[in-house]
Amino acid sequence: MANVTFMNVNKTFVSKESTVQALRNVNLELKQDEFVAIIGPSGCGKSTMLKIAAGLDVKYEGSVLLDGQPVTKPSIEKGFIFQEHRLFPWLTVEKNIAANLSLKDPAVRQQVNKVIELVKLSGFEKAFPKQLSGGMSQRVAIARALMHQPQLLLLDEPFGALDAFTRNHMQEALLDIWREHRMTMLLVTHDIDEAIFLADRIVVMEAKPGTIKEIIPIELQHPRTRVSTSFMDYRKRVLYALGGHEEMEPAYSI
Ligand SMILES: Nc1ncnc2c1ncn2[C@@H]1O[C@H](COP(=O)(O)OP(=O)(O)OP(=O)(O)O)[C@@H](O)[C@H]1O
Repeated sequence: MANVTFMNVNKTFVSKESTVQALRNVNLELKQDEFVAIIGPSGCGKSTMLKIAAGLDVKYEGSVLLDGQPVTKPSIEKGFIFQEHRLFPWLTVEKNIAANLSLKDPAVRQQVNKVIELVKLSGFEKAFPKQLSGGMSQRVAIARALMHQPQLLLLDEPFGALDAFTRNHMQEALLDIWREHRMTMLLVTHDIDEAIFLADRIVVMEAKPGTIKEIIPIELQHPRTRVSTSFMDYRKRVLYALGGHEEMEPAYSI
C-alpha cells in the first residue's frame, strides 16, 4: 500500500539573484493505488512536488507522508522515472535493470526476467541502449523502477520525448502494469489527453506561486476512448481549468 499526503507544503528557492516560491500551501492526498496526474504551466512546481515525494528534496515547509511516515530520503519503495531514460550506455538491458545487484543471484535473475516480461522486452535482455528505440529505452527505465516492486511510482513527463504514436503505446503499457500490479502513481505531464487517458484525478496547477488550482476527478471507465464525447468534455474542462483557450501554450492546444 502507499498513501501519500502533502500537508501545507511550501517550497521557496532562494538565490542571490531571486527568491521563487515554487510551491504554496500544497495539500493533496493520494489514496492507495490511485493514479494522479499533475498538469500545469511551466514553472508551477510540478517537478518540485515529485522530488519532494521522492525524498530527493527535503528542504521545504510542511510535511509529506508516505503511509503516515515522513518522507526523508529516496528509497526503493519509491520508483522514479524521468523524461530521459537515464540508462547506462555501457550496460545491457538486463544489467541496467539489475543495477548494483548480481544477475548470478537466482532471485535477482527471476525478478529481472519478470519485469522485462512486464514491459514486453523479452529477447532484448542482452541489447545495449543504443540498439533500442526511444520507447523501448523508456520501457527499460520503467522495468528498472519496477525491479524493487515500488508502492509508489513517480513519473516526471516520462513520455514527453516520444512521438505521439509511441507515447500512446507507452500509456497503454503503463496502464496495463498499473492495473495488474496496483501501485500508487503520481504523473507529471504536459499532455492533457495523457492525463485524462490515465488518471483517476487530475491536479491542475498554476504558477507564481505554484499552487493547486483545481482537482478534476476523471469518472470514465477503462479502457478509455480518446475520441468519445465524454473524453472530449473532460479535455475542455481541463483546458478551461488551465486558463482558457486564448492563453494556452501550444502544448495545450487541441
Ligand atoms: N534548483 C532551483 N533553484 C532555483 N529555482 C528553482 C530550482 N528548481 C526549480 N526552481 C524554480 O521553481 C519553480 C518550479 O520549478 P519546477 O521545476 O518544479 O516547475 P515545473 O512545473 O516542473 O516546470 P516545467 O513544466 O517547466 O518542468 C520554477 O520557477 C523554477 O524556476
